[in-house]
Amino acid sequence: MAFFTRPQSASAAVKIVAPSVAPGDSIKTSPKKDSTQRQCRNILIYGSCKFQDKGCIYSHPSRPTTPPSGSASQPESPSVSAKLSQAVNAPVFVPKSSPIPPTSPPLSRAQAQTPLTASTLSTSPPASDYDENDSYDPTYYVPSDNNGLYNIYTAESVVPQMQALDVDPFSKSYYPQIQPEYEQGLEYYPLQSAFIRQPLDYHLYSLPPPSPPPSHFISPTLRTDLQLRSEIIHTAPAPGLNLPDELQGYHTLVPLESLTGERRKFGNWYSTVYRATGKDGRAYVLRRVSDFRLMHQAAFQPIEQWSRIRHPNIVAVHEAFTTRSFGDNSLVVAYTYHATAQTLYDAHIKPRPPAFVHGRVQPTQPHVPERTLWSYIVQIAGAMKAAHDQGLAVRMIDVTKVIVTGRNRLRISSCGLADVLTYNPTSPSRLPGVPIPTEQIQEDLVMFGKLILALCCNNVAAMSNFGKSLDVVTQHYSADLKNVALFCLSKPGVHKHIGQLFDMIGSRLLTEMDDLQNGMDYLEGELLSELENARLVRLLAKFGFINERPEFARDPRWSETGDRYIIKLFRDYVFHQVDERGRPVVSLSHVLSCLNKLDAGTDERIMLVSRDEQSVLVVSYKDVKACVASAFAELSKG
Ligand SMILES: Nc1ncnc2c1ncn2[C@@H]1O[C@H](COP(=O)(O)OP(=O)(O)OP(=O)(O)O)[C@@H](O)[C@H]1O
Repeated sequence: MAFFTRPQSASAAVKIVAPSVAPGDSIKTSPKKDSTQRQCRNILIYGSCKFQDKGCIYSHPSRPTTPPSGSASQPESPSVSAKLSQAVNAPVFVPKSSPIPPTSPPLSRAQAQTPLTASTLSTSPPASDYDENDSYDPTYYVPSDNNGLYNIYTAESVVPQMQALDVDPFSKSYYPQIQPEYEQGLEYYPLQSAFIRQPLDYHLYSLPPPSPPPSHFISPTLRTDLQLRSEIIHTAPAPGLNLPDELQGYHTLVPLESLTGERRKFGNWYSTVYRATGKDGRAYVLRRVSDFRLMHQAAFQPIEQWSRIRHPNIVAVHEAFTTRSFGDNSLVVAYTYHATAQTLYDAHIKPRPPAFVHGRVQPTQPHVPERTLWSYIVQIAGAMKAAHDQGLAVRMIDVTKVIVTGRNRLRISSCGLADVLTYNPTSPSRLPGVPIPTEQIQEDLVMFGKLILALCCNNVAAMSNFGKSLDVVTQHYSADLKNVALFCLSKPGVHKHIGQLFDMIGSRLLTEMDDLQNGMDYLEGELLSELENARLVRLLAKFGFINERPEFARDPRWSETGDRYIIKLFRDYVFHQVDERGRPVVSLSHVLSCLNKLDAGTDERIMLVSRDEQSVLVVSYKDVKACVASAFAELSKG
């Protein structure tokens, strides 16, 4: 089989060209003929080939001078004229389940066909196997009734069948409000010509809503970002790292930072971050503090408190434990892993090699846009408020400990770790709801102020030259932003708390909310279009159910006949095409395009060719869809 272009004829009639050669005919037994001997397909379909004298390489037998006569079902000879006469008299193909009656050809012409009786059908066993040379038998489409026309379902037969099609639990139990509407609809429309809406409403194709305005939180490369994330989760550890195979159920450790070179201290300790796979198969971050000896089990109490906090701007804390698996006394705290995360330092401050843009040297790190900074401020302030309300100080508001986990999405990482490391058994234990000491609130606010300043100046040491840093802020950012930084860094006071900051940034919160909602609308739209993927999987599953069922192999009512034959040829059309050199065409876009059209049931027609190339069917996607629906309904009826 090869690619064939869609017939250009404007006629809506769908014709079947019946095989006109007797078994054993040389044409039939040599499907792979030399192209010069092979009859031009245009002759078969249209009766003529407009390229006959313009280089068409196929054979063009001379036309008969007189119109062919005699019964089309009894070809005089395997000649072209007989084939043409058959094509003229070919009945209109109407899928069994199609509710639309054929309008052509006229009855008299159809009657010229020799109608086959049911007994005739049963005496011509279909090919039990789907072999290379199996031929299409048009008689299977011709029932004993209906004057030789194809047996379309009458109104009486369609209704019960359509109702029986209702194999989906969703249609009734999940959408009780839709079902009466559907049934009511049947009363209004005359069935013989009406479009019958299938009760399986999940077949409906709905376009996603129009795109909302671009959101500050939605990456323009969302799809590739997500793919990258899922890929990164599965990266394998480099060999020779000499890491423990397993600790506390976590395995497959991969360091997330360099284990050599200059390392910053985490207080008095060195910390290392690993990605690991947990017992539940999910990825986690293990932050290990080397050479730490836990003196009091009660030091883990803040971890328990932190593990109860679920906030969109705080990396979730799972558990903490000590281990000797690294060959020392290590403290390990497990957090949720956010693939492709990077610290604020890496994203905005880390020096980069100078870049030339339009012949000019660009600053190594451009200033963070004010909109982005406000968003960061709102998010970090939200996380701080959540922690403070739970009686916990964050103590980790630092550009190296706040990570960017998505487009402008921040999360404070390493929460709880400082509490364990600096645990003091003499200090009063903190319980949820119990206010935290004022000095810790002030500490958090000052850390926050330093972080804002560092981001404004792209410099971690911005505080060391406070005056100059303030000038940079004044130069590049609004007075409101500067006031927020100053509020955080100003003299601590008993009544100074993070809630006051929200009073200062009121209108910025609204911008943030609008952006979040736009982002949600966008994601819902994306989700809706992803739902449509399931339609194609459902279609593929139906093909799998229908095609070449071994238990029906010898059943003339089922196997390779009728609607199923169309489906089989369609399957070949979608998946088994070959190019001019006979090589398989593996084109996913062809498959997707065909399946989408099939699911939508478009009027576009395609030409299906049997494997022996002796039969050609011109059908619309709508017809094939009806065939699939009826064959599947028959199957699911049991
Ligand atoms: N929860 C997390 N999910 C994914 N990656 C994380 C997570 N927490 C931290 N990381 C990543 O681990 C790496 C190391 O984190 P770390 O906090 O040690 O930063 P750092 O810049 O190396 O700081 P330090 O020098 O203090 O160790 C960073 O690239 C960070 O993005």
